Amino acid sequence: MNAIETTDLSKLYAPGVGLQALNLSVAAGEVFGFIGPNGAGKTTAIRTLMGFLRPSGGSGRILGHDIWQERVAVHRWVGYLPGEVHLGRDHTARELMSRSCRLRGGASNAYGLEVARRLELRLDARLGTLSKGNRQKVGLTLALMHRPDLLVLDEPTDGLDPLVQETVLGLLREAQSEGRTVFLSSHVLSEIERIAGRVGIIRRGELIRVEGVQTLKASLPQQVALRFARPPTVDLAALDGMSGGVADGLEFRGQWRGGPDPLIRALAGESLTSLSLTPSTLEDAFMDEYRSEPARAEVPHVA
Ligand SMILES: Nc1ncnc2c1ncn2[C@@H]1O[C@H](COP(=O)(O)OP(=O)(O)OP(=O)(O)O)[C@@H](O)[C@H]1O
Repeated sequence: MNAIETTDLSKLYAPGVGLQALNLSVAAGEVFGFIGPNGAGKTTAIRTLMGFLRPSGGSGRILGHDIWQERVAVHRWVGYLPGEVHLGRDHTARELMSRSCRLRGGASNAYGLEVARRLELRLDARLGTLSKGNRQKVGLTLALMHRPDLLVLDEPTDGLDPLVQETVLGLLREAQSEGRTVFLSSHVLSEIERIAGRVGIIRRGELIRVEGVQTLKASLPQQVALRFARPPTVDLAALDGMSGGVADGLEFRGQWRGGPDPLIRALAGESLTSLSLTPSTLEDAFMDEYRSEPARAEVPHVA
């Protein structure tokens, strides 16, 4: 059974605005990254999957439960972090954690306390006094504390400092090593690249590409930078495999597609003093997908 399965799942706020016919399967045990620019539909997709928004069409199942008809079961079994964590101002994290354990019939709080310790969360501070980053830590602790089979996290490291971001990635890696599934959205692509096995790219409400992170990266050109002692005799920009080549005095930069062998051969007779080939990052892949993205009309928000 897949952890997440959707068939033509849509949530439209207006024609062409929202989530359109999402067909997605996320296998149990995967870390799946959901990436897209502001307004692409990531939060809409996540809130629809979690049964907080009624689908306009299609269907979805999470851990075998229908996302709308059985949303109470979905909420019970999924660790969910919303994009914006809203918590009662007068409560403390410790109180919310105890309440969550009671609602689960006296479930243990031991792992929750460990997560809170690792995130350096102040358990007894009133939530209204906490910074955005610290409220995010509370949301993460509540999502992770019961070791759910599926974690659905909307921008989990948003507002966290780099050290805490590392801790969060570590916690998510551990969840995966225990066989749990992680579905997360992020703008921080370098982060998705480090933990996700596959990514889905969403643009204007449509899932336009689903790919293994390594495959996606391998399909991209590498950045090539060369320096010569004397001007090269070969026309580097014209090489088969080179694009965007720019020569600047004794330096040359461009993008190289394919294995390095033909490039090395072409340079054999030249006075090369340095060569670097840098693999593309997911950021590059993402920019590639969006480069020709036209601006999208905004529609007024409705409740
Ligand atoms: N309640 C709403 N009423 C009308 N339109 C909405 C509503 N919520 C979102 N939208 C629109 O739906 C589209 C998708 O928005 P959504 O918030 O899902 O994108 P996102 O990818 O999560 O963006 P971000 O990265 O900025 O959080 C946007 O055009 C947005 O303006």
